[in-house]
Amino acid sequence: MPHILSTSQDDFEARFAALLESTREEDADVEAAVDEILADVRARGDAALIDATRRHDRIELTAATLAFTTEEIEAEIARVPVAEADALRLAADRIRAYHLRQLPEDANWTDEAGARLGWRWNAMGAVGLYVPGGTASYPSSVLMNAIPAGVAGVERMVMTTPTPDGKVNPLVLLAAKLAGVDTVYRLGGAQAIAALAYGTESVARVDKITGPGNAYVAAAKRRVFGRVGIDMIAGPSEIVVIADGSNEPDWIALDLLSQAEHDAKAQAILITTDPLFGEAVADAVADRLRTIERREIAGASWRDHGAIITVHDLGEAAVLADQIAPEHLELCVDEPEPLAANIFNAGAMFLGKWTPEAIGDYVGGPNHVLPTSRSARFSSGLSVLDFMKRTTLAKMTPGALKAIGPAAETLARSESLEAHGLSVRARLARLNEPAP
Ligand SMILES: NC(=O)c1ccc[n+]([C@@H]2O[C@H](COP(=O)([O-])OP(=O)(O)OC[C@H]3O[C@@H](n4cnc5c(N)ncnc54)[C@H](O)[C@@H]3O)[C@@H](O)[C@H]2O)c1
Ligand SMILES: N[C@H](CO)Cc1c[nH]c[nH+]1
Ligand SMILES: [Zn+2]
Repeated sequence: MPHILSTSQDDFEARFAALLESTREEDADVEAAVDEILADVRARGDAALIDATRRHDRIELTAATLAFTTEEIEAEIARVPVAEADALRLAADRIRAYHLRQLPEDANWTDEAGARLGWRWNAMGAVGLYVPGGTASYPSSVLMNAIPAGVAGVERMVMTTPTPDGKVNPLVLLAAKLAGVDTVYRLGGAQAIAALAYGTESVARVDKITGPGNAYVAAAKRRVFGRVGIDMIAGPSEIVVIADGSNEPDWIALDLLSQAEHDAKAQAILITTDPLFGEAVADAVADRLRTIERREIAGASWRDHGAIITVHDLGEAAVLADQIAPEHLELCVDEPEPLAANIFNAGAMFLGKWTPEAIGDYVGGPNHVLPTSRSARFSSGLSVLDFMKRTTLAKMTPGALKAIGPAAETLARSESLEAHGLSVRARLARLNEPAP
């Protein structure tokens, strides 16, 4: 049974808080395992990668087979069915078109003091793209990582994905080729993140790691942040659906299960104004859980982290959605726009009953690498900007230095930083010397 809540219950606040905690809690076992793997890769490099991959992905690698060769990639790509390649190209085109609009502009201007000011955007030198692959494979996540990196102009793009039991989905490798990835490593989990962050004999370290993954991947990214950049915490998937009673229970059930089937730690929540509709969705989920292929994973997710919350009105639903700050938010109501305008914490919104979240996972255009664990309160989905940095620019003329330099000297004195003030004073003194 999922959590069944109603805002009419006296103990609603406590039960709602417990629901939020059910996925937010940092798992001590995961943290300990990740710490051990990170330390081992740092100390032993390739040997630790090979050992961890044997343990977790059940394959025997060597330093020479950590990365796919070009011949291996081409041989796998030749096996991709035409319909899959066509669908992937359509997705890639739509994702590229969306992300091209995110390219930022440089700026420069001269202000009233005569100072020339501005900023310039630069692409990152080397990025590591994590593509999950433990219990499902994610060609779509290759595109969602690599296309924005390519649009940004990143110089070196490497990708890492686990190949459990030595198997890879050929579409993953086709997506990597289409999106311009330079190297693909057969590495997953915390060991892949460690290799990208610290570097080993065979894996060169990168400047930033992006991409989604399970709890081990998310914990490892959190740990290496600072040594390298990371995009965000993009862990086990989440969905909140706000639906009134005029929806098809089975459609909403499938939308909830579409995210529950990613991971037993995924979270799917229905918020509805109609208690009878909530019951119908619960029945529809139970029905579908009897037949869908990933029923074990989806069933565990729905049982442990799923919820149906009944509210008095859509205003109340909006407040709860903001508190949950979900990765995905579907608004299955007749007029989704005014409701959307009142919700501020969500990685991605899907407006109206004709927009299942799965469209956003594959072909909508917006990025599907999105913040989880309530981090949509302070972070956003992956974008071109995640692969760029901004450098500010300032150029003084003698006139500009005369106009604003004295204030800098005053502030330097106030901060007791004499050399700062003198560096300005020395130049101003030269400007005040009589011409020879
Ligand atoms: N938030 C997002 O944007 C987003 C997007 C796509 C997918 N996802 C999430 O990505 C995840 C994919 O998970 P997955 O497991 O299929 O693939 P994964 O690649 O994330 O994880 C597989 C790796 O986990 C490691 N691992 C598994 N059990 C371990 C253990 N006991 N100890 C140490 N390491 C262990 C192994 O190294 C394995 O290679 C799901 O949680 C899904 O919801 C999130
Ligand atoms: N829903 C996932 C993000 O949480 C992305 C994805 C990829 N493939 C299917 N779904
Ligand atoms: Zn999905």
